[in-house]
Amino acid sequence: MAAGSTNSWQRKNGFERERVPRPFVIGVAGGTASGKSSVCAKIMQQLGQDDVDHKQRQVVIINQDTFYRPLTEEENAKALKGEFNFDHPDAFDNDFMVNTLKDLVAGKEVKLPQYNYKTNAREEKWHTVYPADVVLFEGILVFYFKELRDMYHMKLFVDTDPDTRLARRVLRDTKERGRDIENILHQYTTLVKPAFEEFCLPTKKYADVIIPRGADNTVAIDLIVQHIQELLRPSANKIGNKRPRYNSDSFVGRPH
Ligand SMILES: Nc1ncnc2c1ncn2[C@@H]1O[C@H](COP(=O)(O)OP(=O)(O)O)[C@@H](O)[C@H]1O
Ligand SMILES: O=c1ccn([C@@H]2O[C@H](COP(=O)(O)O)[C@@H](O)[C@H]2O)c(=O)[nH]1
Repeated sequence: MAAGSTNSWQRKNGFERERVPRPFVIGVAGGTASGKSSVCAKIMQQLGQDDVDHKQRQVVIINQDTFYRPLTEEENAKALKGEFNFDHPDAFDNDFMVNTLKDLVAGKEVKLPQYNYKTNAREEKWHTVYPADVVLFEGILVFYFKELRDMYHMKLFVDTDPDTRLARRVLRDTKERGRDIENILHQYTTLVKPAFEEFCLPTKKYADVIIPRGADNTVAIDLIVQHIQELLRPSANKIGNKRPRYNSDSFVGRPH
């Protein structure tokens, strides 16, 4: 049998040989402060991409927070009191989010704003994200929208205990997001927690891999990194400075 082809048993059992898609898109979901960004940063670092210039990067991380829609004056006044629901699917600019991912999948560069959690708004200055071989798209509701879900080739759910997440959120939001404790706890108990239970937690069922304890789970992260490296072989065992080529012969077809 020629390399890369399938025999009748494989075809009957769903083991069609697939080409590794380019880019390989990974959705990373999980509750607030579960460690999504930290997990993505570790994956990026272990793939040796940290020191690579942005234009040459083979792995890019996109944060769903980038796609919060602009607020009206009235909504902004609520946001400042911790009374705007940033954890509801309607808080996002869905078209912008879907089109951005479609463009990245099509190998196009995209322009993205920086989100400012202190002003609850996008910054004026936008930056360019260049086409990459692996796109990590992380956020609380990245599995919620079917149109997005259908674009992922791998789905990871970062599963960290809620008490730990709240403790980390309090520390992070006071230090980095300009909030006071009263505001954080009010927002968390009235909006964040109920929305997590209604919109985020039910999407865990879509995950291919659930990562308990987030970035502390070095075993899970090592396995995921190994899998990505395997997909990107054989030009290099590890992603180095050279852009790898996908090789369909090195890809093991899967039954779904
Ligand atoms: N394993 C960990 N131990 C201690 N602090 C952590 C750990 N993982 C993440 N954090 C901290 O918790 C906060 C939230 O983590 P982050 O990765 O940004 O989560 P998410 O992207 O899910 O909101 C950050 O301040 C981060 O530094
Ligand atoms: O202006 C904003 C925008 C978002 N939030 C909160 O952020 C989290 C999502 O970010 P994580 O990094 O995943 O924690 C979400 O729970 C929103 O409540 C905000 O408070 N203000």
